[in-house]
Order: sequence, then C-alpha cells, then structure tokens
Amino acid sequence: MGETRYIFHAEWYDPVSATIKKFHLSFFPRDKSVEMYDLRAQRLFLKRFQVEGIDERDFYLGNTIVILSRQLKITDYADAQTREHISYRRQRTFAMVKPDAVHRLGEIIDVIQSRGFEISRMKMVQLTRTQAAIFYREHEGRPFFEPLLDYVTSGTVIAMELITSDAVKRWRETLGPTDAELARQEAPDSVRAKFGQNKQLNAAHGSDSDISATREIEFFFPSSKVNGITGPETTASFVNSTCCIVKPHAITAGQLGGIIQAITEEGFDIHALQMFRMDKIQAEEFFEVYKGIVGEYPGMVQQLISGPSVALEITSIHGSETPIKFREFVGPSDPEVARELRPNSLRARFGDDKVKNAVHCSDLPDDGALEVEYFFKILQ
Ligand SMILES: Nc1ncnc2c1ncn2[C@@H]1O[C@H](COP(=O)(O)OP(=O)(O)OP(=O)(O)O)[C@@H](O)[C@H]1O
Repeated sequence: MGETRYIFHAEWYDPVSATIKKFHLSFFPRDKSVEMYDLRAQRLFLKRFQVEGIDERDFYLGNTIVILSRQLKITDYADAQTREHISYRRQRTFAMVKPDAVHRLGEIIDVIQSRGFEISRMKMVQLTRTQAAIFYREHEGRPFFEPLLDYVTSGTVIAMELITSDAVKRWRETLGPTDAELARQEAPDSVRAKFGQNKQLNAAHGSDSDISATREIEFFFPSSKVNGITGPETTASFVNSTCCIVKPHAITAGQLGGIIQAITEEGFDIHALQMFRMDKIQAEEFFEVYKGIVGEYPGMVQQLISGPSVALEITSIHGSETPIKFREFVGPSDPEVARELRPNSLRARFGDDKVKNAVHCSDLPDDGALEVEYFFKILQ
C-alpha cells in the first residue's frame, strides 16, 4: 500500500490580483508535510514540505490553514478516500443557543465539552428579523414561522461551530427531540430536556445535515470579507463595560463553561462574546503596556497565541464601577496568592500559575473601554 495522502480543494484570496486562487492541497500524515497544486495553471505550486505546527486535526472543511503566510481555506474533499476518512473523523456542525437559554450558556458549554465536541468558533449576536427569516427560510409559510422569528430575535443568540467525529448526527442526538417536553420523557439527559421549555422554546439548534452545517456556518461566520459581506453583528455596548479574556489553557482544559457560569452567578452580565485566534502581532499589541514591566510578558504573549481564546464584554448593575468590581472578582494575578487571599475569585478557582491564570481582565476603567473596542470593533 502506498503512503497515505489526503487531498482537499483549498482556496486563497490573493489581494494583489484581487482573485481567488484554487489549489489541490495534499496532506501527508506520515511526516506532516503538505503539497500544493495550482488548479488553474495546472502545475505544482509548492513542492512537498513540512509545515511547523500543522496536524491532521487542522484538516477539516471550512478551516483556514496558514501556509507560508497564505491563508488557505479548505473548501472540499478532492477524492473519495479523503472524504470518507476526514468527514467522519473531523466533521463540523452548527449549533446555536437560542434566546431562552442564553442565561444558562455556561452549563450548555459544559455539556458540549463533556460530550467531546470542540468549539472552534463562537460569537454572541442579535439577529435582525430579516437575518432570522433567511436563516429559517425552509420554514417559510408554516404556521410557526412568524412566532419562530419573534422568538429567535427576542434576545441574543450564541452561534457556534462544533467539531468532532460524526458531529452533525451526534449534536442532534445531544439536543434531543424538538419538543422539550417530549425530550424530558424520551431523552432526559439531552440539552432540550434540561434547558428547553416546550415545542418552540427549545434552548438550542443543530444543523440537520452536512450541507446545512456549511450554509449555516457561512451565514454566521462568513469566510470572505470580499464584497463587504459580514455576518450578524456583535452585541457589544461599549458603555460602562470591561473586558475579560478566557485564556487558551482554560478553554483547552474544559473550563470555559465553569468560568462563564461563575461570572453570571456573581451578578455580572456578558454583553458580548466572541472566540478569537490571535496571532503574535495582535497578542504583542494587546499586551504592549506590560512589556518591560511585567516579567511574565513573553509567557503571556505565548499563552494567548497558543490556541483559541474567548473575549467577553462584561457589564453590571454597578455601572461605571463595573471595571473595578470585576477586577476584584478576577483576583490577584498569581493564582497561588489568589487562593490565599481571595479563594472565591476566578483566578483562585480556575488558575494554574501566573501565566496560566485563567483570565485576563482590564486593570483600569479606561483600559476596559479600550480593550472592549480592540476586540469588538478593531478585530471585527
Ligand atoms: N409545531 C411547532 N410549534 C412551535 N414552534 C415550532 C414547532 N415546530 C418547530 N418549531 C420551532 O422551529 C424550530 C425549527 O423547527 P425544526 O422542525 O427545524 O426543528 P429542529 O430541527 O428540531 O430544530 P432546529 O432547526 O432549531 O435545530 C424549532 O427548533 C422550534 O423552535
């Protein structure tokens, strides 16, 4: 048997020629090397070579892989072996926490992570009626269509891309039957049984097929900003708020749900939320004020780029005092000190050490406003 090679269709937007270049992108798991073939010019574009940090788990539909500074988006499988192997092992689906269950987001994330789903994209948005009608267009004309639009626009929703083997089917099973009351009888451990109320207010959504998943993910997380296409917008208020970043190590350790739950139980509101994958330049820019002042600066940058992080805009009944009150709740930067002095603080409960201290939070009220703007305006 020959060496295993997975082949994908991939494309890259070339800003110089303002065209989309299409390739066959091959991945060789044996030595984690890649090769690129230019489909238009019909010639080898990049000879097989190893790309540092790339792994088989990065190869799934919709993901963007950086090869020699080019952001290549994987758009399809290019042969049957790749389709069969990868579509089963690393399938993605779209999940949405609906307005009636957003206040229980932390618990729902715990279910998602404990059932082995990886959250690869995430964003809190407020759908407009037009957007909701496009999203649910297959139901147009049904008696529950207009009430459904009222429902999903009645508050914010959390859009998520989930990845695992056989993700579409497994997330539908995790959700349970459409009717939450029926779910309580037939699938008491399901998301809808635990967090839903009835046939309509049923806590969460899941794609019904691979094709729907692609369409729905593209709707909320448009891959291309060409022609000014943007998805539903973030909900940041930029008023009396502060910024909290759940660090990559805490997300990898499955603590995102617990941290969100702790924040809301303490009486703070999450007004905006989005997952980011920061690069080195962004992380250095973000932590610039700590450069040369805090000894952990290099480690802080390294930690922030080591995986996805989740930025939160925090508001509360404390109004302009929110940044100070939230800072107190986060606790001292060293979790060991936090466990001594403020055992209830976020860092005491979720932090490991000075760098892996679970969350970053704005130090001063002015920083809070700037940091919220950085994530929810500049990085949009
Ligand atoms: N008979 C009904 N009465 C009221 N609302 C309904 C009814 N049927 C469906 N809905 C609402 O419309 C949504 C979409 O309906 P659909 O039949 O696609 O259910 P689903 O596939 O289980 O749910 P979803 O598409 O949200 O994952 C449901 O999740 C529910 O909120």
